[in-house]
This record gives sequence, structure tokens and C-alpha cells, in this order.
Amino acid sequence: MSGRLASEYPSWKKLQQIYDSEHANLVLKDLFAQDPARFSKFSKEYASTSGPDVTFLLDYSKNLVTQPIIDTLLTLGREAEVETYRDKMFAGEHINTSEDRAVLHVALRNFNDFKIQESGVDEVSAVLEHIKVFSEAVRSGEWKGYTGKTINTIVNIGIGGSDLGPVMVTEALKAYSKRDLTAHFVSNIDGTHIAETLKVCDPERTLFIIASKTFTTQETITNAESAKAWFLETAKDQAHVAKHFVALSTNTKAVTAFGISPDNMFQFWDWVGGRYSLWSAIGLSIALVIGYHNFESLLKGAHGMDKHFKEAPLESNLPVLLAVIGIWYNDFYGSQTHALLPYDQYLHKFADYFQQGDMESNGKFVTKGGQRVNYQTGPIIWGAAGTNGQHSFYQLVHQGTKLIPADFIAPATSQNPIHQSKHHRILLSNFFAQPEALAFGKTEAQVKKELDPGASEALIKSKVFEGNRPSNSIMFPLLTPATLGALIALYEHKIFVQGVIWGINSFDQMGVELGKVLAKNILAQLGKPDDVKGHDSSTTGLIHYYQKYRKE
Ligand SMILES: O=P(O)(O)OC[C@H]1O[C@H](O)[C@H](O)[C@@H](O)[C@@H]1O
Repeated sequence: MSGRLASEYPSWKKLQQIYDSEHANLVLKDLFAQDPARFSKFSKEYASTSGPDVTFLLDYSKNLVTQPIIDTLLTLGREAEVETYRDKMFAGEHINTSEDRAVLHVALRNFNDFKIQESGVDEVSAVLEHIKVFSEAVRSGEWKGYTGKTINTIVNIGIGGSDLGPVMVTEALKAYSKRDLTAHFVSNIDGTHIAETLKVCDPERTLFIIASKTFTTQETITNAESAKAWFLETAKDQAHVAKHFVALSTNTKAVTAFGISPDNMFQFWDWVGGRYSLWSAIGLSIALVIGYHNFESLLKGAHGMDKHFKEAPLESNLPVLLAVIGIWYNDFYGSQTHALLPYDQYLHKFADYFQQGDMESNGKFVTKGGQRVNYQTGPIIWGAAGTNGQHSFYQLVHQGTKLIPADFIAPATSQNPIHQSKHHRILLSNFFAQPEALAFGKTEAQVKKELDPGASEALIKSKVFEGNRPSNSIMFPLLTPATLGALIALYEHKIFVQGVIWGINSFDQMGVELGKVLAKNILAQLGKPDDVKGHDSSTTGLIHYYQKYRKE
């Protein structure tokens, strides 16, 4: 984040030399055979030192690294001043330089532990109290709708960071949810999303949460207006809106203009990035679903990881280790993607969440200083909950031509230990087997032994697994709110460290703007073919096709 090109650091050049001269010999099978202590050397147990107990194991031994490579990667971190920039973040310095903002999602889960100076930070506890009081009133039934009935449905209307975090966390912590309160999340501007959701809502018992940092996002405001119109069809009186609509935003003026009273607004601040906002008022739907106490545990679990990230030396700092290992593949092996593969159905939205978290943060081609990078920055993040992926895309992961570093994530204990945990044992046997298969593969000699002597060369070759495909494994005892908080913070800080090393600003998102501006211009031209002006022939042709067939 210093804005320097990463490729100028001496350690970067050294890593390139190491890669060129050694990568052909970096064979996991050999590395494990040569060192029986490899697992204990390249795995770490995390234990929180503040807040609720959180422990997990990070096993990074199945990576194409040796100790000297890890050391050089850590030197890269030091040369890029990761520690300095980490301290700047926690101190509230304006490290988001393009927008001249502090980056203080860590302040949202701090509970007065670290001293952070920034306007608004002293209001965090009041907003948490507001979330607590409101969520408890709704959950207990004390908060009533306009006809005196209790709320049984919440609809969070938001997009991007105002949607993905709450969606992912409420799914992940479903085991802690209040079963008589149904949560829906409407994000897409496609009218289908709100229309299908409203079909199952009762206006007398539904609470709409309009979640938008800016309160100007086209999708969210349009969906919110449609929801309000739908509500008023039944409720008639504008005064009833107060019982059924609340806003989560930094923009009081726009919230008031929409017709939501400031009393029903949950505040946050410009130093909370959208993709880091689930810890803020944007988490209201989470508190409603899992209860404030559990929401606070989520925050405290994240704070424990913040403390680890802030205080642990780089060589035992888990977000740093994940970050530099990721850079090794991304920048030296040329891998384009990184897979997040949780073996926990509750985490089925984890990869979706970190698509925004990582790709919006680190999908940048210029440094903070405005130079075009001459190396790869953020990877493409993707993934799905195991074992589903095994029956679809794992073929390519095992035998395709691309190197796909992957993180396997699993709880030792299931929240649903049905059939004497039979399901969970099967799930975990797959969680253990896949990284093993990826790393060690299956040789031609092994394949031949299993086939008839007359088997064709082609058949033999098709059954070979080259192996040497790297992965991390993360295991924890149980997916609790605090564990999830720590896990999310682990990845947030990993993304931060990578951004610092690449010299980019991980906290703006200029890349989402151009399409929005063009769409606004096109929207004004959709009326008639003659209005369609100023486009290339392809865009013009597509709009004309729409105009020919549309039905209003
Ligand atoms: O919360 P909002 O202001 O409505 O923003 C919602 C989302 O839209 C923007 O375009 C950004 O790409 C996201 O980072 C943000 O989370």
C-alpha cells in the first residue's frame, strides 16, 4: 500500500529466481518424504486471547513451499512495510488514499480495547445498543406492526456489501437462528427478486430493512420504493411506514427524504467500507436472526483475530501467512484463481461473500501511486460447499491444466449430528481425502496395477493424477458465531496484506462506476429507436433488438 511496485523489492526478484531454479523440484510427495515433521512445522493452531474462546488449526503444509521460500515471502512482506501499514490501519490513518478515508472496520468490533482516534468511533457502542434494543424488541414481539401484530418476516433490501455479508452470516449461523422469524434478502434490480419475495410476505407482519451505505444505490432505492408501494397498498396510511421500514445508512438526508424517520435509522460512518460492513449497522438483519448476544460474539471473535493480526510476528501471523502463500502462486506460479471450499453446508455462501471481499478489494491494475502494475494482483475467487463441488468442477481441479490453489475449511463437529454423525464422518472423510488426492495424486504405475494387463495407453494416461496441487486446510471444533467472526477477519486481513504488498488501494472500487454511468445513459434512451445514440454497432443492435420485442 506504499504504492511501490512489488516487483521492485529485492525479495520479489529473489522469489523469481527461486521459482525459476527450484519450482521443478518442489514436489509435495518428496517434501513430505524428506521431512516427517513437515506438518508440525507448517501448521499453526490459533487460540483467541480476548473475547470468546476461538480455536482453529491452519495446516499449510500441503503448499509448494520450503522454509527458505516462506522466509523470503515474509521478507517481501517486511519490505512492503506490511507491519507499518497494518499499524496505520489500526491507528485510523487515511490509508484509503483515493477517497481520503480511514479504514476502520476493526473499530466496529473493538469494544474499547485498542485506542482508535477517528470521528464516529466513539458512537459505535451507541449504535450497537440501538441494534440490541431494536432486535430484542422485534424478536420478543414487543415491536408491533401497524395492526398490532408481531413481526414474523424481515426483508433486507441492499446489494453488494449491504447484502452479501448479512446473507452469508445468517446462512452460516442458521443453527443459532430464531425459527419463527423468516429472513429474506432482496438485492437484484430484476423485479423478479422483490416480486417473488413479496408473494410470501404479510404486510402486517413484515419489517423492511433498507440497507445502503450511500442510500443512492439504484437497485436498493428502486426495490425499497417498490416495497413501500406494496406495503401502502394494504396499509394505506404513510404514518404506518414507521413500524415497518428502517434504514441502515451513513446518509441521514437521503433516508429522511425516502420517508424513514431518523429514529428508525441505524448509523454508520464513511470509514466502513461496504464489503467490510457486516460488523456495522448493516448487520442488523444478522442480530435479528441470531439475536444480539450471538451478533456480539461474532464481533468479538473477529476482534480476537484483529488482535492476533495486530500483535503476532509475521512468521506466526495467520493472515500474513495465507497472504504470502497466495502471492507465491498468484505471482510466480501464474495461477489465476483461488478456490474457497468449505465442507460445511452452513458456509455455502462463503465463497460468494469473499468474491466481493477479495475481488472488489484487490482487482486493481494501478498502484496507489498511479503506476500500472507489471504483475498479477487479486485472484479470481470462487468455490462451493463440499461435497457438491466434487461432483461438478473438481475434475478440472484434479486433472485440468490449471493450478488452482484451494482452501479447505471444515468444523470437527456438526451442528446436525444426525444418524450418530454418520453424515459428518462421510463429509469429513472427503474433506481429508481431497487435499490428499490433490497433493499426492496417482502415478501411472499405480494405475497400471489396477487395470487389466491389456488396458490401452490412453486409458492408463486418463486415470493418472499428477498431484502436486496445493491447498490449505482450516479446521475448527464447531462453527460458532465467534469462530465465524474470526474466520471472516482472517480473510479480511489476508486481503489487506496482499493489497499492501501489491501496492494497490484495497479500499476503493472505481471499477464498478463506468458500467453504472453507461447504464444511466442507456436507460434514458430505451424509449424509442431514434433515441439510441452514441454507441458502437453492437450495443446499438442489442438495444434495437430489445425495443423490437419488449412488452411493457
Ligand atoms: O451500501 P451501498 O451504498 O448501497 O452500496 C452497495 C454496493 O455498491 C457499490 O457499487 C459497491 O460496489 C459496493 O462496494 C457496495 O457494497
